Amino acid sequence: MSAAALELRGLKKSFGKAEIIRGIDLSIGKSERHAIIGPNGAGKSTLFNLITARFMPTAGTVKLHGQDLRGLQPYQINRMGLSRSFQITNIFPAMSVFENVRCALLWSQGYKYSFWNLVNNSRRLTEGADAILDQINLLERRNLPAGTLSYAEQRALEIGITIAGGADVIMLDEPTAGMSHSETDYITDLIMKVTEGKTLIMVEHDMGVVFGLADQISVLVYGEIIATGKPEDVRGDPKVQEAYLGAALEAEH
Ligand SMILES: Nc1ncnc2c1ncn2[C@@H]1O[C@H](COP(=O)(O)OP(=O)(O)OP(=O)(O)O)[C@@H](O)[C@H]1O
Repeated sequence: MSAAALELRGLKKSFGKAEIIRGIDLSIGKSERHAIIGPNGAGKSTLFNLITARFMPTAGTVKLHGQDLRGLQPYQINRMGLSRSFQITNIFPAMSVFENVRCALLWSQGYKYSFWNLVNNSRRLTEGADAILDQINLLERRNLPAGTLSYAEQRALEIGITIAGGADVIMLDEPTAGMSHSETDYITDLIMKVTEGKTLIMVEHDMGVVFGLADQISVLVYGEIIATGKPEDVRGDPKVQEAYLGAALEAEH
């Protein structure tokens, strides 16, 4: 049997005396779209930071394609095929849209920013960046400073930056936060398109997005996963209704 894309075993994280992640076991299959939902402060971002080695676990293991990530740096994990976005828009606003993506491509290949001039004319990089811009519907905006894009377009660019290195495990932290309904629909379609055939792990508060995109959902409450399963099973789970979903679905109306 082939290894899961991502496997967490006995994962814990404490800050001082506060135990924030309290023993998580989770397998995420290849090409699965997996949403992590739960109330504010449940530990979702902390879990993302543990998976990507921004935080050291207090206990437990994280495996990517069967390989233990212990002791690796975030950039090493990135080059093993895991790429994440952040809650806050994370682009270079003064650089052009195209340069933002090209920069991400360069970085993923291990070049330093100061080497730009050497590879300035690289057709391969230009074509690669344009192919990503095409995927995220920003080809027509390629020469504009990224900071002049609309908020939704900036988040789309950020998704482009996240996928630029060709990672097969994509982690998105609240990709539709702060968006209108139409922007949310736009970004949801985009995520669906760019994660085709890849593993997606997403933290998201918008239940429309979660139920529209996810093959599997895990519900995190006070640092523990209280349910994992198909959307219809999670939706009907009384434990989940009580701890989170009842309130979250009500908030949408
Ligand atoms: N570096 C840190 N040091 C101390 N406590 C932290 C740190 N990072 C997070 N916490 C605490 O861990 C808890 C979980 O925070 P986290 O941001 O992971 O929750 P979340 O589920 O992502 O919340 P939200 O949905 O609001 O983004 C919070 O009580 C937070 O204060």
